[in-house]
Amino acid sequence: MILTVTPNPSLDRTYEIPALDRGAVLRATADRIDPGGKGVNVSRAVAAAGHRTVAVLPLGGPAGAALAGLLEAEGIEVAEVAVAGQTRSNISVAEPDGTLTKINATGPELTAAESEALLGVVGERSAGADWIVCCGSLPRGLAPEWYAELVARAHRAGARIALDTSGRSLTAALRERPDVVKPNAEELAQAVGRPLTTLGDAVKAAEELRAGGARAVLASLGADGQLLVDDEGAYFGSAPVVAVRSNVGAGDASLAGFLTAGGTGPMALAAALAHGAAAVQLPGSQMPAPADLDTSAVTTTDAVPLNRLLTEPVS
Ligand SMILES: O=P(O)(O)OC[C@@]1(O)O[C@H](CO)[C@@H](O)[C@@H]1O
Repeated sequence: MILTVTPNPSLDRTYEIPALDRGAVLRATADRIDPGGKGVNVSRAVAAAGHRTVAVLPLGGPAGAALAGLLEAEGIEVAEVAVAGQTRSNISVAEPDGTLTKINATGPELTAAESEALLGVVGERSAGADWIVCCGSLPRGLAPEWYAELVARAHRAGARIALDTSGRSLTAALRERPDVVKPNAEELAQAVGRPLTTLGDAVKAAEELRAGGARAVLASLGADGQLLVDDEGAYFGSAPVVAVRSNVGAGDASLAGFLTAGGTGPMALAAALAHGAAAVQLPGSQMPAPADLDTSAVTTTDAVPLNRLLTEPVS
Protein backbone atom coordinates (compact mmCIF):
# COMPACT_ATOMS: atom_id res chain seq x y z
CA MET A 1 0.00 0.00 0.00
CA ILE A 2 1.21 3.52 -0.78
CA LEU A 3 0.10 6.22 1.64
CA THR A 4 0.25 9.76 0.27
CA VAL A 5 0.18 12.95 2.32
CA THR A 6 -0.83 16.23 0.66
CA PRO A 7 -0.95 19.02 3.27
CA ASN A 8 -2.23 21.61 0.72
CA PRO A 9 -4.47 19.78 -1.80
CA SER A 10 -6.46 21.53 -4.52
CA LEU A 11 -9.18 21.24 -7.09
CA ASP A 12 -7.28 21.67 -10.37
CA ARG A 13 -9.22 23.51 -13.08
CA THR A 14 -7.72 23.44 -16.58
CA TYR A 15 -8.89 25.66 -19.45
CA GLU A 16 -7.62 24.99 -22.98
CA ILE A 17 -7.57 28.22 -25.04
CA PRO A 18 -6.31 29.11 -28.55
CA ALA A 19 -3.90 31.78 -27.20
CA LEU A 20 -3.28 33.64 -23.94
CA ASP A 21 -4.24 37.26 -24.66
CA ARG A 22 -3.71 39.36 -21.53
CA GLY A 23 -6.61 41.68 -20.70
CA ALA A 24 -9.08 39.95 -23.08
CA VAL A 25 -12.14 37.78 -22.37
CA LEU A 26 -10.95 34.34 -23.43
CA ARG A 27 -13.26 31.49 -24.46
CA ALA A 28 -12.08 28.01 -23.54
CA THR A 29 -12.24 25.30 -26.19
CA ALA A 30 -12.21 22.64 -23.46
CA ASP A 31 -12.11 22.55 -19.70
CA ARG A 32 -11.79 19.96 -16.97
CA ILE A 33 -11.59 19.58 -13.21
CA ASP A 34 -9.12 17.15 -11.64
CA PRO A 35 -8.52 16.30 -8.00
CA GLY A 36 -5.16 17.96 -7.36
CA GLY A 37 -2.13 18.41 -5.19
CA LYS A 38 1.09 16.47 -5.68
CA GLY A 39 0.36 13.57 -3.30
CA VAL A 40 -3.20 13.33 -4.63
CA ASN A 41 -1.77 12.90 -8.13
CA VAL A 42 0.64 10.22 -6.92
CA SER A 43 -2.34 8.34 -5.41
CA ARG A 44 -4.28 8.68 -8.67
CA ALA A 45 -1.39 7.27 -10.72
CA VAL A 46 -0.79 4.48 -8.20
CA ALA A 47 -4.50 3.56 -8.30
CA ALA A 48 -4.52 3.71 -12.11
CA ALA A 49 -1.71 1.13 -12.07
CA GLY A 50 -3.90 -1.15 -9.96
CA HIS A 51 -2.13 -0.71 -6.60
CA ARG A 52 -3.73 0.13 -3.27
CA THR A 53 -3.32 3.69 -2.03
CA VAL A 54 -4.72 5.91 0.72
CA ALA A 55 -4.61 9.71 0.41
CA VAL A 56 -4.29 11.71 3.65
CA LEU A 57 -5.74 15.18 3.16
CA PRO A 58 -6.89 18.19 5.15
CA LEU A 59 -10.21 19.15 3.53
CA GLY A 60 -12.53 22.10 4.07
CA GLY A 61 -15.49 23.82 2.40
CA PRO A 62 -17.25 22.92 -0.88
CA ALA A 63 -13.99 22.46 -2.83
CA GLY A 64 -12.81 20.01 -0.18
CA ALA A 65 -16.05 18.00 -0.45
CA ALA A 66 -15.81 18.03 -4.27
CA LEU A 67 -12.19 16.84 -4.10
CA ALA A 68 -13.10 13.93 -1.82
CA GLY A 69 -15.98 13.00 -4.16
CA LEU A 70 -13.74 13.00 -7.25
CA LEU A 71 -11.16 10.81 -5.52
CA GLU A 72 -13.75 8.34 -4.30
CA ALA A 73 -15.09 8.12 -7.87
CA GLU A 74 -11.56 7.08 -8.93
CA GLY A 75 -11.61 4.37 -6.24
CA ILE A 76 -9.11 6.13 -3.96
CA GLU A 77 -9.54 5.85 -0.22
CA VAL A 78 -9.39 9.27 1.46
CA ALA A 79 -8.22 9.68 5.09
CA GLU A 80 -9.61 13.13 5.80
CA VAL A 81 -8.75 15.70 8.43
CA ALA A 82 -11.63 18.18 8.46
CA VAL A 83 -10.32 21.76 8.62
CA ALA A 84 -12.11 25.07 9.16
CA GLY A 85 -10.51 26.79 6.13
CA GLN A 86 -11.45 26.26 2.49
CA THR A 87 -9.55 23.84 0.23
CA ARG A 88 -8.01 25.83 -2.64
CA SER A 89 -8.68 25.71 -6.40
CA ASN A 90 -5.68 26.00 -8.74
CA ILE A 91 -6.03 27.15 -12.35
CA SER A 92 -4.11 26.02 -15.44
CA VAL A 93 -4.42 27.73 -18.82
CA ALA A 94 -3.12 25.52 -21.63
CA GLU A 95 -2.29 26.72 -25.17
CA PRO A 96 -2.04 24.48 -28.25
CA ASP A 97 1.78 24.84 -28.50
CA GLY A 98 2.17 23.24 -25.06
CA THR A 99 2.63 26.51 -23.14
CA LEU A 100 0.96 26.26 -19.77
CA THR A 101 0.25 29.10 -17.36
CA LYS A 102 -0.60 28.05 -13.82
CA ILE A 103 -2.02 29.97 -10.88
CA ASN A 104 -1.77 28.22 -7.53
CA ALA A 105 -3.88 29.64 -4.70
CA THR A 106 -2.45 29.97 -1.19
CA GLY A 107 -4.94 27.62 0.42
CA PRO A 108 -6.26 27.63 3.98
CA GLU A 109 -4.27 28.39 7.10
CA LEU A 110 -4.19 25.33 9.35
CA THR A 111 -4.45 25.71 13.12
CA ALA A 112 -1.93 24.04 15.46
CA ALA A 113 -4.60 21.44 16.34
CA GLU A 114 -5.28 20.71 12.64
CA SER A 115 -1.54 20.38 11.95
CA GLU A 116 -1.18 17.87 14.81
CA ALA A 117 -4.35 16.02 13.69
CA LEU A 118 -2.79 15.59 10.24
CA LEU A 119 0.37 14.05 11.74
CA GLY A 120 -1.88 11.86 13.90
CA VAL A 121 -3.86 10.50 10.93
CA VAL A 122 -0.63 9.72 9.05
CA GLY A 123 0.53 7.78 12.13
CA GLU A 124 -2.76 5.85 12.34
CA ARG A 125 -2.75 4.95 8.64
CA SER A 126 0.99 4.10 8.33
CA ALA A 127 0.65 0.46 9.38
CA GLY A 128 1.34 -1.74 6.37
CA ALA A 129 2.40 1.14 4.11
CA ASP A 130 5.28 0.22 1.76
CA TRP A 131 5.89 3.91 1.18
CA ILE A 132 4.72 7.15 2.72
CA VAL A 133 4.83 9.81 0.02
CA CYS A 134 4.83 13.41 1.27
CA CYS A 135 4.27 15.99 -1.41
CA GLY A 136 3.74 19.62 -2.26
CA SER A 137 3.85 23.01 -0.64
CA LEU A 138 3.01 23.41 3.03
CA PRO A 139 -0.09 25.49 3.82
CA ARG A 140 0.15 28.49 6.12
CA GLY A 141 0.22 27.40 9.74
CA LEU A 142 2.61 24.48 9.14
CA ALA A 143 6.24 25.21 10.05
CA PRO A 144 8.93 24.49 7.41
CA GLU A 145 10.07 21.64 9.72
CA TRP A 146 6.66 19.91 9.46
CA TYR A 147 7.88 17.42 6.84
CA ALA A 148 11.02 16.74 8.92
CA GLU A 149 8.76 15.78 11.84
CA LEU A 150 6.64 13.59 9.55
CA VAL A 151 9.72 11.80 8.14
CA ALA A 152 11.06 11.19 11.67
CA ARG A 153 7.73 9.74 12.89
CA ALA A 154 7.25 7.61 9.76
CA HIS A 155 10.76 6.17 10.05
CA ARG A 156 10.07 5.26 13.68
CA ALA A 157 7.00 3.38 12.38
CA GLY A 158 9.27 1.49 9.95
CA ALA A 159 7.99 2.98 6.66
CA ARG A 160 10.05 4.21 3.72
CA ILE A 161 9.57 7.86 2.84
CA ALA A 162 9.51 9.65 -0.50
CA LEU A 163 9.49 13.44 -0.30
CA ASP A 164 8.63 15.91 -3.06
CA THR A 165 8.82 19.46 -1.81
CA SER A 166 11.10 22.46 -2.18
CA GLY A 167 12.91 25.26 -0.39
CA ARG A 168 13.24 25.20 3.37
CA SER A 169 10.75 22.33 3.86
CA LEU A 170 13.00 20.14 1.66
CA THR A 171 16.33 21.14 3.21
CA ALA A 172 14.97 20.91 6.78
CA ALA A 173 13.74 17.34 6.16
CA LEU A 174 17.07 16.05 4.82
CA ARG A 175 18.51 15.51 8.30
CA GLU A 176 15.77 12.89 8.93
CA ARG A 177 17.15 10.84 6.00
CA PRO A 178 14.18 10.53 3.61
CA ASP A 179 14.59 7.43 1.41
CA VAL A 180 13.94 9.33 -1.84
CA VAL A 181 13.64 13.04 -2.59
CA LYS A 182 12.28 14.16 -5.95
CA PRO A 183 13.27 17.71 -6.89
CA ASN A 184 12.92 19.18 -10.38
CA ALA A 185 15.89 21.06 -11.85
CA GLU A 186 14.80 24.40 -10.36
CA GLU A 187 14.26 22.93 -6.89
CA LEU A 188 17.62 21.13 -7.07
CA ALA A 189 19.41 24.36 -8.03
CA GLN A 190 17.62 26.23 -5.25
CA ALA A 191 18.53 23.56 -2.67
CA VAL A 192 22.28 23.87 -3.43
CA GLY A 193 22.21 27.61 -4.15
CA ARG A 194 23.90 27.47 -7.58
CA PRO A 195 22.86 27.33 -11.23
CA LEU A 196 22.72 24.02 -13.11
CA THR A 197 23.88 24.11 -16.70
CA THR A 198 25.11 20.55 -17.35
CA LEU A 199 24.08 17.04 -16.33
CA GLY A 200 27.30 16.95 -14.31
CA ASP A 201 26.09 19.99 -12.32
CA ALA A 202 22.84 18.14 -11.59
CA VAL A 203 24.71 14.98 -10.45
CA LYS A 204 26.91 17.09 -8.13
CA ALA A 205 23.87 18.84 -6.68
CA ALA A 206 22.11 15.49 -6.11
CA GLU A 207 25.24 14.19 -4.34
CA GLU A 208 25.13 17.25 -2.10
CA LEU A 209 21.51 16.46 -1.12
CA ARG A 210 22.65 12.92 -0.33
CA ALA A 211 25.50 14.26 1.78
CA GLY A 212 22.82 16.32 3.61
CA GLY A 213 20.84 13.16 4.41
CA ALA A 214 18.73 12.04 1.41
CA ARG A 215 19.37 8.37 0.65
CA ALA A 216 18.42 8.69 -3.04
CA VAL A 217 17.64 11.62 -5.34
CA LEU A 218 15.28 11.25 -8.30
CA ALA A 219 15.58 14.53 -10.21
CA SER A 220 13.28 15.43 -13.11
CA LEU A 221 15.09 17.61 -15.63
CA GLY A 222 12.18 18.57 -17.91
CA ALA A 223 12.70 17.71 -21.57
CA ASP A 224 16.24 16.45 -20.81
CA GLY A 225 15.06 13.40 -18.85
CA GLN A 226 15.57 12.22 -15.30
CA LEU A 227 18.48 11.44 -13.05
CA LEU A 228 18.67 8.91 -10.22
CA VAL A 229 21.56 9.16 -7.76
CA ASP A 230 21.72 6.57 -4.97
CA ASP A 231 24.16 4.28 -3.13
CA GLU A 232 24.77 2.29 -6.32
CA GLY A 233 25.78 5.32 -8.41
CA ALA A 234 24.19 7.72 -10.89
CA TYR A 235 21.76 6.78 -13.68
CA PHE A 236 20.34 9.01 -16.37
CA GLY A 237 17.47 8.35 -18.73
CA SER A 238 15.09 9.92 -21.20
CA ALA A 239 11.84 9.10 -22.98
CA PRO A 240 10.58 10.70 -26.20
CA VAL A 241 7.45 12.85 -26.15
CA VAL A 242 5.46 13.37 -29.37
CA ALA A 243 3.40 16.42 -28.32
CA VAL A 244 3.23 18.11 -24.93
CA ARG A 245 -0.37 18.71 -23.86
CA SER A 246 0.04 19.52 -20.15
CA ASN A 247 3.01 19.00 -17.86
CA VAL A 248 0.91 19.50 -14.71
CA GLY A 249 1.36 16.43 -12.53
CA ALA A 250 3.99 14.81 -14.79
CA GLY A 251 6.52 14.78 -11.92
CA ASP A 252 3.89 13.18 -9.66
CA ALA A 253 3.16 10.49 -12.26
CA SER A 254 6.93 9.85 -12.50
CA LEU A 255 7.24 9.43 -8.75
CA ALA A 256 4.28 7.02 -8.72
CA GLY A 257 5.91 5.01 -11.54
CA PHE A 258 9.22 4.94 -9.67
CA LEU A 259 7.66 3.72 -6.42
CA THR A 260 5.32 1.13 -7.92
CA ALA A 261 8.35 -0.29 -9.81
CA GLY A 262 10.17 -0.87 -6.50
CA GLY A 263 11.49 2.59 -5.71
CA THR A 264 15.13 1.84 -6.38
CA GLY A 265 17.55 1.25 -9.29
CA PRO A 266 17.46 1.73 -13.07
CA MET A 267 14.25 -0.30 -13.66
CA ALA A 268 12.37 2.05 -11.35
CA LEU A 269 13.97 5.03 -13.16
CA ALA A 270 12.73 3.61 -16.48
CA ALA A 271 9.20 3.32 -15.04
CA ALA A 272 9.42 6.93 -13.81
CA LEU A 273 10.41 8.07 -17.32
CA ALA A 274 7.58 6.16 -19.01
CA HIS A 275 5.01 7.61 -16.58
CA GLY A 276 6.33 11.18 -16.96
CA ALA A 277 6.34 11.00 -20.77
CA ALA A 278 2.79 9.59 -20.81
CA ALA A 279 1.51 12.23 -18.37
CA VAL A 280 2.69 15.24 -20.42
CA GLN A 281 0.78 13.91 -23.43
CA LEU A 282 -2.52 13.79 -21.49
CA PRO A 283 -4.79 16.80 -20.78
CA GLY A 284 -4.83 18.66 -17.43
CA SER A 285 -3.36 16.57 -14.66
CA GLN A 286 -4.84 13.32 -15.95
CA MET A 287 -2.66 10.47 -14.70
CA PRO A 288 -1.57 7.72 -17.12
CA ALA A 289 -3.08 4.24 -17.04
CA PRO A 290 -0.94 1.21 -18.03
CA ALA A 291 -2.29 1.43 -21.62
CA ASP A 292 -0.84 4.96 -21.95
CA LEU A 293 2.72 3.85 -21.15
CA ASP A 294 5.30 3.26 -23.88
CA THR A 295 8.24 1.57 -22.19
CA SER A 296 9.87 0.56 -25.50
CA ALA A 297 11.21 4.06 -26.17
CA VAL A 298 12.73 4.66 -22.72
CA THR A 299 16.54 4.64 -22.47
CA THR A 300 18.62 4.60 -19.28
CA THR A 301 22.37 4.52 -18.73
CA ASP A 302 24.81 4.52 -15.83
CA ALA A 303 27.36 6.26 -18.06
CA VAL A 304 25.87 9.70 -17.42
CA PRO A 305 27.05 12.17 -20.12
CA LEU A 306 28.23 14.67 -17.49
CA ASN A 307 29.25 17.38 -19.97
CA ARG A 308 25.88 17.43 -21.73
CA LEU A 309 24.30 20.90 -21.53
CA LEU A 310 20.78 21.04 -20.12
CA THR A 311 18.31 22.35 -22.71
CA GLU A 312 16.60 24.35 -19.96
CA PRO A 313 19.52 25.45 -17.73
CA VAL A 314 18.55 26.87 -14.32
CA SER A 315 20.38 30.03 -13.31
O1 LIG B 1 1.34 24.48 -4.68
P1 LIG B 1 2.02 23.13 -4.73
O2 LIG B 1 1.60 22.25 -3.60
O3 LIG B 1 3.51 23.25 -4.87
O4 LIG B 1 1.56 22.42 -6.08
C1 LIG B 1 0.21 22.13 -6.31
C2 LIG B 1 0.06 21.62 -7.73
O5 LIG B 1 0.50 22.58 -8.71
O6 LIG B 1 0.86 20.46 -7.87
C3 LIG B 1 0.22 19.49 -8.69
C4 LIG B 1 1.07 19.18 -9.88
O7 LIG B 1 2.30 18.65 -9.49
C5 LIG B 1 -1.13 20.08 -9.06
O8 LIG B 1 -2.11 19.08 -9.02
C6 LIG B 1 -1.37 21.16 -8.05
O9 LIG B 1 -2.21 22.19 -8.53
